Amino acid sequence: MQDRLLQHFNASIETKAQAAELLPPYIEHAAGMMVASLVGGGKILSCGNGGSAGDAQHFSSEMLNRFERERPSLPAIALTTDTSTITSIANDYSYNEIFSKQIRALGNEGDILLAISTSGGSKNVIEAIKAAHDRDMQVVALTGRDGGNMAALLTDNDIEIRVPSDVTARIQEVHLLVIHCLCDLIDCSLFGEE
Ligand SMILES: O=C(CO)[C@@H](O)[C@H](O)[C@H](O)[C@H](O)COP(=O)(O)O
Ligand SMILES: [Zn+2]
Repeated sequence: MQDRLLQHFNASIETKAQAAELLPPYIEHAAGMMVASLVGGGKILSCGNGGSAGDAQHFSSEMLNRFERERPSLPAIALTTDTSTITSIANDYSYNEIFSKQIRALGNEGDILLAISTSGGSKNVIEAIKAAHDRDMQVVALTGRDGGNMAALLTDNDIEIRVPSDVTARIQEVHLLVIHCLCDLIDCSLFGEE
C-alpha cells in the first residue's frame, strides 16, 4: 500500500512538472482575459461535473470571498450550486442543459465562462460553451486528454488550458493548481504585486 501511495505522489509530481513546462503562457493569457472582463464590469461564470463542479465552486468562492490577501470581493457565480434550478432543468429538459440555460439568463457580453472538464467531453459543459458564445462571452476551458469536443468548439477569442495527462485524478490535481494561479494573477493585476 505504501508503494501504491508513493506512485500516486510521484505521478502527480510528474504531471505537474510537465504542466509547468507547457501551461504558464496559457494561464497568463487566461488571467488577462479574466482581468479585462472584471475591469470592464464583467463577471466569471464557472461549471463542471463531479470533482470539476467542486473546482468551479472553489474558484468562485475565492473570487467572492478572498484568495490570499485582503481585497474587495470579485464577481463570480458557480453554476453548480442551485439544486432547485439544476434538478428542474434536468427533470423538465435535459441534464445536458443544466448550465447552458443558466448562462442564457445570467451571462452577458464581456463575461467569462470558466468551463472545466478532464475529458473535454461532458455534454453539459459543451452546451455551456455554446450558450456562452451565443451570449458573446469568452471561454477559458480547463481540459485534459486530447481536449475532446470542447477543444474543437473553442474560437480564437477563447483559451484552452489542457493538462498533459490521460488520468482524471492527475488532470484534476493540476486544474486546482491552475485555478490558484489564476486567482493569484488576478489579485496581482488588480491590486498590485505583494
Ligand atoms: O472527481 C472525479 C474523479 O476524480 C469524478 O467525480 C469526476 O469528476 C466525474 O466522473 C465527472 O463526471 C467527470 O467529468 P469530466 O471531467 O470528464 O467532464
Ligand atoms: Zn476526484
